[in-house]
Amino acid sequence: MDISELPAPAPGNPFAAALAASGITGLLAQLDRELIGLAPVKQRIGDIAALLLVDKLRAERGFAAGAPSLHMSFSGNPGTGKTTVALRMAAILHKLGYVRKGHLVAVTRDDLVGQYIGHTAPKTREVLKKAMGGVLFIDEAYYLYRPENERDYGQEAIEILLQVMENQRDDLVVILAGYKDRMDTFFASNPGMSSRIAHHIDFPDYGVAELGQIAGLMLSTMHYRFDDEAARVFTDYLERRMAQPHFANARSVRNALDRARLRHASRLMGQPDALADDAALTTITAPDLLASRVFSLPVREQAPC
Ligand SMILES: Nc1ncnc2c1ncn2[C@@H]1O[C@H](COP(=O)(O)OP(=O)(O)OP(=O)(O)O)[C@@H](O)[C@H]1O
Repeated sequence: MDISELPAPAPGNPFAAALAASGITGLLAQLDRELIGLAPVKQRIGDIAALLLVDKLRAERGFAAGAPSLHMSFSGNPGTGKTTVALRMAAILHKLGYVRKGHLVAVTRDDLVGQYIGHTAPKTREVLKKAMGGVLFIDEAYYLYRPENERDYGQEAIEILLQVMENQRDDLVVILAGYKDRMDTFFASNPGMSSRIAHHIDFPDYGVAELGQIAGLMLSTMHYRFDDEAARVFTDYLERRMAQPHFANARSVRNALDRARLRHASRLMGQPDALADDAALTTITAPDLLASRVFSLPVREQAPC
C-alpha cells in the first residue's frame, strides 16, 4: 500500500509521529496530484519512502541495519518524467533526512569527462562536490562507457563515481537515467555499477489519454485552456504526432503547447478587440493547433515545427 493512502495511525503511535514530522505524506500526495499517470513509478517511490521511514524508526529503537543504498536507475524514453521525478525524489530524501540539502545536479557525460589526459578526474570531482548533500542525476549515463575506445576517459569518471557511491552514500544519491535497452547493456558491461544500484525504476510511455491530461495540467498552470473543439483536435494531433519520429512524450506535449501559444498570440494580434477579452486571452482554439505541420505531413515523415 502507498503510504500516502495509509489510515492515520493512532495518536501516540511512533509511526504517526515520524510520519507527521517527516512531512512525507504531503510530498507524496503532491507527487500524485501533479504528475499524471506513472502509477508503477509512484508506487515504487512510496515503497522507498516507507522503507526509509521504517528504517529510521528501527534505528531509533536500536535495530540498526546500516545506511540503505539509495542509488537508482530511471529508465525510459525521453519526456517520460525521469528528471521531474528525480527532483521530487531529492525533496523526499531531504525530508526524510537522508540527504542534507536535497538539491539536484543534472549532468551528462560532457560535464564529467574531459577531452585530455588529466582533465577527467578534476571535472568529475567538481561535479561530485556540487552534488554532495543532494542527488546527482546523470542523463544518458551509458555514454560514460565506450568499449570501442580502450583509452576512453569515461572509464576514469566511472571509477571515481563508483568510489564515491560506495564511500559517501550517506551524503549523495546517484540516479542514472536513459533509454531502457541502453541502460540494460550498460549495466551488463559494468557489474560494479549495477551492484551499487539498489532501485531500478522503469518509466513507461504515456498513452494518448494521459498525454491529453498532461496537456490540460500544463495549460491550467499557464492560465490557458482548450475550447471543446481544440481539445478534440489536440487528441488527433497527439495520435499523428506519436506516429512521427522523435516523439518525446510529455516533452513533445510541452513543445506543441508552446507553438500553439505562439499561433494564439499571432491570431489575437489580428483581432484587437480580443486583446481586452479574458476568454480570448486564455483560450486556445482549433485553428491554433491545426496550423501545425503535423496535419499536413504524411505519417512517418520528418518532425513537425
Ligand atoms: N506525468 C507527468 N505529468 C505532468 N507533467 C509531466 C509528466 N511527465 C513529464 N511531465 C512534464 O514533461 C516535461 C518533460 O519531463 P522530464 O524532463 O521530466 O522528462 P525526462 O524523462 O527527464 O526526459 P528528457 O530526458 O527528455 O528530459 C517536463 O516539463 C515535465 O514537467
